[in-house]
Amino acid sequence: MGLIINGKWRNQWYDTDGNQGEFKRQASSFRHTISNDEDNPYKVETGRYHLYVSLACPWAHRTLIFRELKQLQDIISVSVVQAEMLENGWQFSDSDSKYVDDLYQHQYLYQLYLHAAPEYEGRVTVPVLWDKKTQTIVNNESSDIIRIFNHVFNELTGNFDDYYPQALQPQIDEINERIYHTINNGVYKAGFATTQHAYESAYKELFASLDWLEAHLGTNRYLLGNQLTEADWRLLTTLLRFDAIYHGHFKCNRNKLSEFHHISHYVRELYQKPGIASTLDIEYSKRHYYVSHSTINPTGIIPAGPALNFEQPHEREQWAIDS
Ligand SMILES: N[C@@H](CCC(=O)N[C@@H](CS)C(=O)NCC(=O)O)C(=O)O
Repeated sequence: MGLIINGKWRNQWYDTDGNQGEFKRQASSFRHTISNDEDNPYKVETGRYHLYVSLACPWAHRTLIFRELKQLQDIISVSVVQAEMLENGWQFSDSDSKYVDDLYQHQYLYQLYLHAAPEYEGRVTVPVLWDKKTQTIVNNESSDIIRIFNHVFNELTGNFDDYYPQALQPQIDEINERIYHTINNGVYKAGFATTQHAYESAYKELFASLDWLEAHLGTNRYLLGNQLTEADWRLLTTLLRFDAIYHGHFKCNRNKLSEFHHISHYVRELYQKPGIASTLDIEYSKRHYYVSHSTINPTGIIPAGPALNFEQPHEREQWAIDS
């Protein structure tokens, strides 16, 4: 884990000292879009763009889900980094062809960032949406990338499913905001806290939100009532990792997710939608968190449990009430 400073990789854990032990996530730097607008260099083309992801990362996972939902498999190619993120940050494998840089055979992801922008400074994160033509990063912010995938390639795929419909945008933005701060990033704020106070405050906010979510999903099939939106997919990637990783490793342990009846049925319903199961690799994800975060888990032992089964039947169709 580290960052690029002055064109060089520096191995450095998150600095929480200036923030009373609180973890603050760095803002993403590459925020371009893809469109056929005259002044935009990133045009809508098949085979031009490439995603770099980790299968452990809940933010990168969103982009893989949208690639499936929007049938972009032939339009956007993908490279996956190795599960372990060690002193050189995200890396590719020398021995396992599943985890190589298919475009440039870089060894480390930071080399890709320097390839895109030699002057880049900061953390080296996934996901990355890469342009093969200009050899640079179009965007490294998952919330932007899923919106690009949601509509930009519609004419090429013929898939017009819309997970960010105009009429619901204010409500989606509002619910995203709450879920991002208290759940998606909330588990990280608990896990990466370096003071008791910062940890407990993130923990309280997280479980207050999960209690709210459990009640909300008791009367709404999805976050926005009967319509499945981007807000659900953004939430799902954190929920899928909760019992196996965040409950233990990040000390988010007031309850397991499986103890929340409505939330766990909701998770199963989303997981069982076509294409979604193929985007989750829980063993790889556990290996990433438990091996990479040596300040939290110095032995690197990966817990054997818990047994998870997202394929179990769910009862979301039967009792869901229109909001
Ligand atoms: N805002 C970014 C956050 C991405 C992010 O923080 N990814 C993590 C993995 S889950 C990462 O690459 N961390 C490496 C680091 O911080 O050094 C997004 O949503 O795309």
